[in-house]
Amino acid sequence: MIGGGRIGEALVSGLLQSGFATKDLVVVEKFPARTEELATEYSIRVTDSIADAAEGADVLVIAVKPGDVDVVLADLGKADLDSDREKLLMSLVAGVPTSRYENKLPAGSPVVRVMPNTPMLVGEGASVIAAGRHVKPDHLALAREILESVGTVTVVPESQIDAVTAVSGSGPAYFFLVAEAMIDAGVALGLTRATTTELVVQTMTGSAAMLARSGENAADLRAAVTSPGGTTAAAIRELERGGVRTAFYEALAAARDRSAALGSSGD
Ligand SMILES: NC(=O)C1=CN([C@@H]2O[C@H](COP(=O)(O)OP(=O)(O)OC[C@H]3O[C@@H](n4cnc5c(N)ncnc54)[C@H](OP(=O)(O)O)[C@@H]3O)[C@@H](O)[C@H]2O)C=CC1
Ligand SMILES: O=C(O)[C@@H]1CCC=N1
Repeated sequence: MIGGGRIGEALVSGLLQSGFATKDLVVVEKFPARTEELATEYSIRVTDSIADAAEGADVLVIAVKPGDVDVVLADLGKADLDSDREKLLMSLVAGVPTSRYENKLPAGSPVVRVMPNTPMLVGEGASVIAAGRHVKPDHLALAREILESVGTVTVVPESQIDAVTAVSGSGPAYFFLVAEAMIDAGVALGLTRATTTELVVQTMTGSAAMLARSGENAADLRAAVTSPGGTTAAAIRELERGGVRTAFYEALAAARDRSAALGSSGD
């Protein structure tokens, strides 16, 4: 795992919780305080040397920010790696296309682009994978096996990954924002923060479970809560007046465009 930040830690933590052995994971992290933190928390080997971690690895997971990818690729290029041992590279980096890795790695290197999300920290991630040019079914199966230990896995063509990033990659932030706003609104109505937080969390959990398990779509489930002339209709009218639906169209388009821009500039 190259990059022990938030998403790198989420995958490491999820993998260990799902039964991966600590000896099978090595993290490369360049920030010393973070190195110490990860090694203590997870009892895994954390090093600042890409060459050290990559030697002997079957899978390299890149979890650095888009702007750091070229440095990582340069370090991998300099490392004297065992060329007989094929390594699958899995990139969790937003925006950066598989071709960017393929152009810098030895010819024929298999690269899988992944868009994960942070709920994998609790085994409920939604990961989407797209195959690079040299990926064979066995490589895709290995990427799937690793990611399925921390949630669901969906395969798409790489042309859809920017849109997927807008939906599920950034998606948890939208739900946390809604939760935050509902909690503040409940407090404004006079409820304690503890009570309103408990109610919001359980309402989100219960609603997501209904959506996942009832077989009904979101529009029908919403209609079932909306009694004629009732409280929900009054609330929905205000949300529509606030432009919430349009805001989501615009927000997801902005995220999709930003993902594409990160791929070309990395900044
Ligand atoms: N957070 C999320 O929900 C999601 C993130 N992603 C993607 O995951 C990637 C990481 O994001 P996130 O975890 O949030 O970012 P963070 O900044 O939390 O983590 C990146 C980590 O990588 C370290 N790093 C940078 N360069 C190197 C290097 N050369 N060698 C080793 N470690 C290095 C950074 O150290 P330092 O801080 O010292 O630079 C930092 O600790 C991004 O590309 C993002 O697009 C994808 C889906 C969801
Ligand atoms: O905000 C970002 O750029 C990353 C990618 C998806 C979620 N977090």
